[in-house]
Amino acid sequence: MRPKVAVLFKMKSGPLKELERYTDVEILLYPSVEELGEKIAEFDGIIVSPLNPIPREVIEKAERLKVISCHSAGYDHVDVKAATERGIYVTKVSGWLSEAVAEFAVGLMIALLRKIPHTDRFIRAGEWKSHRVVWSRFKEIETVYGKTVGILGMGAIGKAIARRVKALGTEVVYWSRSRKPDIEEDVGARYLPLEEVLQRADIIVLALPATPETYHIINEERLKLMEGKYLVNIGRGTLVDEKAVVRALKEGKLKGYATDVFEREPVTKHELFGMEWTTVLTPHYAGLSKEAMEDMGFQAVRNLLAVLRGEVPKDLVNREVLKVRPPEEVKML
Ligand SMILES: O=C(O)C(=O)CO
Repeated sequence: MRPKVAVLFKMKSGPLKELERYTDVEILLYPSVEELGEKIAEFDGIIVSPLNPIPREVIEKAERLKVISCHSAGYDHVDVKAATERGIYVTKVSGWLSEAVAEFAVGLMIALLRKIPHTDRFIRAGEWKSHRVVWSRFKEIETVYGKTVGILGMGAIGKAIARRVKALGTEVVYWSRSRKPDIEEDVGARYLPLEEVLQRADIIVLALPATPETYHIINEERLKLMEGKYLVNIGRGTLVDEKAVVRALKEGKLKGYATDVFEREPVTKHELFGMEWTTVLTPHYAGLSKEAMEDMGFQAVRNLLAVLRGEVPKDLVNREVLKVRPPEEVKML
């Protein structure tokens, strides 16, 4: 019997065709938790985007499910603990996506320090009446060149950011769950305790996954160590206590905040919206590029098929699942 697989978002046609070669595919576009709960027992695998929450209540009804393949680097929308308990493999993607997100992080950093969105608004508002007005209005602009960049999280995305900012003429310091000798050798990145990274760096970049341990990792206390610094977030909104960030910006302690992610998404109203001078805000699309989406689709399909073939997929999130249900027990292909 061919495995039955559901795709819960609009995946690119190339990867979809590849998936259809080996499985019977149903497209269920962005089902509610209730709708998915009613259907989930039919599937051997699902491919999900970050906009598809997969909570415990869905996983508990997933009688046949063997794999949840995330079409993203983040997997906080999936209850991984519940999946592991049921022997369901959870996978993520990296590759092109990491490069796309890292490139975006650098874009945000440059936009924030060089005030590019601000000057764009300025010129469109017809305010460029003289060069003098430009020089006086934007005289506080700073370069990224010459700064120390502190990266929190040195996974694939953190490393891709480190390589890029090094090329911009910065020093790189980092904190991560474990030391990464490869990036230390490649770009001379220095590993430091978290608090020291916050103190040493001029620009702090958040490239961590959202987990219970990283929730509000940038809080009131830590913001006190970041006076006069810039913060860039391409990880997840929950990495920062947004209320504390707003306060630090209002009090002129934090110099600027550029973020692609928010504690609640999507968002149509936020205190940060009114803080035009000190923030750059984008709608969680750092990974969104034509090339990355295609590559992510193929990776997500490969990961899903690997599990159904009884192999250990490259980007397995929950390695503990191997003890709960070994690969040969999920093999269908
Ligand atoms: O892949 C992810 O998790 C992203 O959020 C990309 O921006």
